[in-house]
Amino acid sequence: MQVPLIEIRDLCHSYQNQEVLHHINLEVYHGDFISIIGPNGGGKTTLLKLIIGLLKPTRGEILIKGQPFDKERATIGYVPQYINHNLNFPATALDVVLMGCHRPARRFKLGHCKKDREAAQLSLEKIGIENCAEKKIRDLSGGQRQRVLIARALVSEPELLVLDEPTASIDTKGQTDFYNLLQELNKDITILMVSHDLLMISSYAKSIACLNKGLSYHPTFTSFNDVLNAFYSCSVKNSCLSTTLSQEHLQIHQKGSL
Ligand SMILES: Nc1ncnc2c1ncn2[C@@H]1O[C@H](COP(=O)(O)OP(=O)(O)OP(=O)(O)O)[C@@H](O)[C@H]1O
Repeated sequence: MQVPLIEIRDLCHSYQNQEVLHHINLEVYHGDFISIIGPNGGGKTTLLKLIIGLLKPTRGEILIKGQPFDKERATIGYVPQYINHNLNFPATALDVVLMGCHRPARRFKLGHCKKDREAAQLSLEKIGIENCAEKKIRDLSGGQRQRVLIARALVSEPELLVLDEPTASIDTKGQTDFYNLLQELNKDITILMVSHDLLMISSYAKSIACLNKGLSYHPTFTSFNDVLNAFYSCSVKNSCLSTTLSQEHLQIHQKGSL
């Protein structure tokens, strides 16, 4: 039987006695492309932070390949939610990608070795923006900057890529390119992604986890209608629907034209 890459067992999490995640169970297998959706404040970022080890659960556990978190480490690449980068910081795209190189032996040494530089260059090539390597981050478009963050996450050759609303700052065309890129990466890497874009999710993700303090998992769907039906039968449907679907999408769905 295949051991899950990540297994979340009966996980609860509270901030200052305020519970934000309630008895969460989820198994993530190699090759999965799971999209987590839910309302603002539903606990999505908190769940990702628990998975990458930035937070410790108040209750329950997270197993990595069947082992407790502190015994086993899956390499995880993390692309955080869009934040207003300090664009005055004089870093190039290559500098940013190099920040993702983890070599414990070099932890206290300044600068990066040739191997790191080659890995960073390769990571930029994989994402298709090697021509931006020497450009300052401030001179890149929103989509290119987002790709740089993915290249940074990929440079440590992760088994799991965790992304928190990665397309929030990208236009529609850029988003399609971005999701195509994720689909290509998913041939080798497991993906767990928070997104609010149901249409894109229905085209690219393989399964959906609906999170609003509690989690409802929908392992398969074949169309946008299936995605909607999953939400109609989901215990957190109301809040999910109100944040992820525009009125226009709902009208289209009700007319049955999708
Ligand atoms: N460090 C913290 N201390 C106290 N409360 C926090 C902290 N971080 C998050 N919270 C609270 O936990 C709840 C869940 O927050 P979280 O950021 O995980 O939600 P989210 O689903 O990612 O939201 P969004 O879609 O708006 O990004 C919110 O009510 C938030 O205010």
